[in-house]
Amino acid sequence: MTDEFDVIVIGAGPAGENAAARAVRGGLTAAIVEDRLAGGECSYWACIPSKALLRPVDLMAEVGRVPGLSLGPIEVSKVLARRDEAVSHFDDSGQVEWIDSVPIEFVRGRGRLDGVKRVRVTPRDGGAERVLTARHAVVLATGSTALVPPIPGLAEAKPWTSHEVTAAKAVPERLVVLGGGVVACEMAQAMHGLGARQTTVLIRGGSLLSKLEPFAGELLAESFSEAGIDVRAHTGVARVERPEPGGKVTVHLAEGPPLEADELLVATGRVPATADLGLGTVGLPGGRTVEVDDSMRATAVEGGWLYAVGDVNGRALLTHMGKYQARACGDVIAARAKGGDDTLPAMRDIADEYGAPQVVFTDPQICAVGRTEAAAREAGFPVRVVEYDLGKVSGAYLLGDGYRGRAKAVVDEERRVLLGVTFAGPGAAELLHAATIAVTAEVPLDRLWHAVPSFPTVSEIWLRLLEEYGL
Ligand SMILES: Cc1cc2nc3c(=O)[nH]c(=O)nc-3n(C[C@H](O)[C@H](O)[C@H](O)COP(=O)(O)OP(=O)(O)OC[C@H]3O[C@@H](n4cnc5c(N)ncnc54)[C@H](O)[C@@H]3O)c2cc1C
Ligand SMILES: NC(=O)c1ccc[n+]([C@@H]2O[C@H](COP(=O)([O-])OP(=O)(O)OC[C@H]3O[C@@H](n4cnc5c(N)ncnc54)[C@H](O)[C@@H]3O)[C@@H](O)[C@H]2O)c1
Repeated sequence: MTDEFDVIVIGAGPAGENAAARAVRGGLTAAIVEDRLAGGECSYWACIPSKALLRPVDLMAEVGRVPGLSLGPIEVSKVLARRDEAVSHFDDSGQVEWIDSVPIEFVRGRGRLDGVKRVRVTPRDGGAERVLTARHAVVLATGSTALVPPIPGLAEAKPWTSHEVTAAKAVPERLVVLGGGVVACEMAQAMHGLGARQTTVLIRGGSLLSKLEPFAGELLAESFSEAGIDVRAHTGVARVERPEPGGKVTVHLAEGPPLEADELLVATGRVPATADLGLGTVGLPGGRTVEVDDSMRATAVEGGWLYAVGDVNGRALLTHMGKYQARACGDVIAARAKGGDDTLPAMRDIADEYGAPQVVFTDPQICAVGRTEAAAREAGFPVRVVEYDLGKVSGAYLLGDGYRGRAKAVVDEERRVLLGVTFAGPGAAELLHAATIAVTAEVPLDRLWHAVPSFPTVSEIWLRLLEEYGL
């Protein structure tokens, strides 16, 4: 078995798999090193299980808005069983089969850089180490791990992170969630909808989803409040106590009485998985994101042989963006290896600069692409903003009684193109790609006017936004 490949990828998550596959498509040989399960965080402990847990909760909310329909209580054991199916019962043989079929050499074990173009692989089972060498490139695609802030007693309490909550075997009666970002919001709603009797979300700032347009967090907070989820803003945690492993946990707040819960979920962001990656052997600091240029090449490493895609480069912590970066990366590596044209537009990450599209799968769904108003103003664009009540669009009204939602478009007044769009509302996720096209392709508003939305769809929001703008 040869231990030399054109390209070696460390990490077989969605980004790593795509980078390797594109390099092979470009005529190179590739090996991919994976410590745990091929498919990565996304397939087993993130996107897939979280959405499997949210789907019945979302459906219940949808059905509840249409008079004449009713659903019985959710059978949680069946939901968890379906989630288990969705994560293939933590068996990655299907993914490995696909990797073999590309063909990419699959190497199970922990990969660490071992100097220029060398990767040392340590198998988990204590088997012999293997040193792989790359003729052209090494791609880091090791993703990220949950950040547990240094709150006294927190780490010792062994709280849930995204790993444990997405793999939950049962729903805790009383759940405290620390953080107000995407993981916190999605998982608080999933657990509450699946039967948590008391769900409390502690946010240190003033709002949920604070990186998005303010109305998105406000609408979500209203929905949480109606569902009985207790959101506490400006709430700091002083210390955490859990005398018995897995037993009751007491969360002492900076102010006010402590909270007692059966489980504590920490959802306070991510750290890049670079701490134990041998970065020091190539002169890079460990534990930080790997800075890359728009062809995904590490900027601080000489020789241009090291690349980083997905969460590990910190550009956009989203599966679709990691895969997009990986396609560019695999293609550009193949072009550079073969002396081909490495400047084609598809070989560059341009989308991250516009602002990555993202859907938060809560009820209401929150979808955004491009810049928020605040970000656009800060970047110095001549901004004009238009907003519209999504519930007033006929298509939305027909989806269910009491439909509540909102849309906001951020316009570059000089060029008359969209800089960003945000929708919040049930079923809004499918509206997002139209916005992504409009923002990324910089479709002039006067041309967008001629993209006539069908009646009665929620997409008529486009017509309303453009009318608000003055067209
Ligand atoms: C709860 C949750 C829900 C999410 N939902 C969504 C969603 O709905 N949509 C979306 O777009 N994004 C979602 N995300 C974000 C998404 O999961 C990540 O952006 C995505 O997984 C990043 O892909 P990646 O390939 O960069 O890394 P990962 O998926 O983390 O894969 C990295 C792989 O590298 C392996 N690895 C790490 N270090 C080594 C090493 N030294 N040697 C060998 N292997 C190694 C790991 O075992 C892992 O398999 C969610 C995240 C969380 C936490
Ligand atoms: N549907 C999706 O696309 C989806 C779902 C889940 C996660 N993700 C991705 O995963 C990434 C990570 O999600 P996340 O929710 O962990 O991070 P996040 O950055 O979205 O949110 C982190 C939250 O924790 C808070 N926080 C940070 N440190 C804290 C501290 N010490 N004490 C209290 N609060 C603190 C922040 O204020 C913020 O509210 C996101 O950036 C997102 O891109 C995407």
